[in-house]
Amino acid sequence: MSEPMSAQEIWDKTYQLLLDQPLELTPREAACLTDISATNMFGTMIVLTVSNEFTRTVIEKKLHASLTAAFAQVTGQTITFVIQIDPDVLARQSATTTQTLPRVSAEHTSTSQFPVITAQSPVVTRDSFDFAEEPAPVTTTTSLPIVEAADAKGDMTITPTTTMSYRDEATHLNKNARFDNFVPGDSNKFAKNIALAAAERPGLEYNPLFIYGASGLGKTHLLNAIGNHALLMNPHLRVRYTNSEEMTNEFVYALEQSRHTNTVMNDFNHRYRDVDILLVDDIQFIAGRDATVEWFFNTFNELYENGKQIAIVSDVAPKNLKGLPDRLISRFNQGLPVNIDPPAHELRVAILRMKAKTQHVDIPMDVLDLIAEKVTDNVRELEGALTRVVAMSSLNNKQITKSLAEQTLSDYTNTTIEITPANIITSVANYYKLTFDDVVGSSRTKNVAQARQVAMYMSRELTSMSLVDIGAIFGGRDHSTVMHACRKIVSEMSENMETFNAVKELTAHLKQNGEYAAR
Ligand SMILES: Nc1ncnc2c1ncn2[C@@H]1O[C@H](COP(=O)(O)OP(=O)(O)OP(=O)(O)O)[C@@H](O)[C@H]1O
Repeated sequence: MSEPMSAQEIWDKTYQLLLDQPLELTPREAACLTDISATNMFGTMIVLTVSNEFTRTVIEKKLHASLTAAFAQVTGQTITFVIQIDPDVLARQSATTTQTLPRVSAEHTSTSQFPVITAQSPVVTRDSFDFAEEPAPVTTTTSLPIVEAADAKGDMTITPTTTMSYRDEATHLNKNARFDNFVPGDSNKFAKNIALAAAERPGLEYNPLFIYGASGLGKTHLLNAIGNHALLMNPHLRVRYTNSEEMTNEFVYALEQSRHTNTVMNDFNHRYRDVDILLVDDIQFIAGRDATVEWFFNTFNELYENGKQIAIVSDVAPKNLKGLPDRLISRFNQGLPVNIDPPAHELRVAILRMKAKTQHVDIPMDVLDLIAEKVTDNVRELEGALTRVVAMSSLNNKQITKSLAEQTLSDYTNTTIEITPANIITSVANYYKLTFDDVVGSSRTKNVAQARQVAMYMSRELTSMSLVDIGAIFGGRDHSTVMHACRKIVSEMSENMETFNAVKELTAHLKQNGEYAAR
């Protein structure tokens, strides 16, 4: 009998097959193929190891079907694959980070058993921020080499005057995303009420609860509010918030470790299965990650059968989720799918009024009306527009008036152009006369660091990506680095005309043309 092929042998053959196929890849994407190695095989599942997040995204988004077919051709069976970022690369990043951060004290570092990238990236040190009172970032006890922690976007109002939220160490909840600071209106009232009922009576009538809707409408906020409220009612409950990215990373890591010991996989299962409430954000992103889907299906069933509450968020209704098996979709439909629609004008004004109050700024009604007219579809962008107006007033030491707001938001157009982080990075590179690689790279030159922070801030403002995902795109940086970059740029926009103009001009070009062209 012939020896079964090793993971690397399978990959080598698959790689050769792929080279012979007409793949629709840009040269940069095609180069990613050389960054893949196969490090392990578990039955019919192969572990692919890559050195960065970009390669992983290319595999998932562009190569999934071709890879699956090529694996089948090479092995004669259906092979599923999981992708991990090389733990050595992450450990090296972690070491560099720690060395350059003498001020990060022991209490800020993770107690995790994993090699975690702590606190800051090598590029931005705490000293470079003028937030003397800034709270120490909380790191998690369950972190991974791949992501330290995902942010809960529900309360990420990026302003210098509000307290940026950090995830709770034990539950990963964003403590600041609550029902009492979620402004209800016709478009979200039903979802809010059902979420509140699920928080008050977990595991009963609304299980699973499935919340869906477009980007920036408050889904993550509600998901976190469920956990926070349930804990308020019963502090003994075991609650866990996660998102697809984090869950997948933890799963892949646990799987890798199971070569040496079962402890990591047991701990991982324990974290997700021994809970009373499991909150999963952005479930659409596990599509195509077959092994993770299988694991999640089993976890879902176990929790459901034991009467535990599950709440799930997605950008589309269960029936429109692509790349997930019907048996999982029918489970999602067992409970109650609820939709959040874009807010009407009155709700947008009410949200703006609440956000202005939180920032202790007085904004006349006609200005709130104007902002609400300019930004119609996304509450995150609504917050961004408000930030811009407040920054303009502070920069020029002028009162906030309708004409000041008009001037500030003159370039603000609702656009159908999809803005991606790649567009943002290319545009920022063009604006600052740098290269794409400079912006995502590790140079600490002042100009490069400034461009990188602007690009991170804009990725946060103009895309629906979480801090973790943005950090991953910017060379595998930690989520707290992204958060600090966002805070710094928001603060600078109120003090420095150059930064204000850079953000304004870049945003206008991206919204109108999808990119800022090189001059
Ligand atoms: N009704 C609301 N009241 C107060 N704040 C809101 C409301 N809706 C959204 N927000 C705020 O808007 C921002 C974006 O919301 P959130 O991140 O929850 O959106 P999302 O639907 O999860 O977006 P995505 O799909 O892009 O992840 C957050 O700061 C959130 O607190």
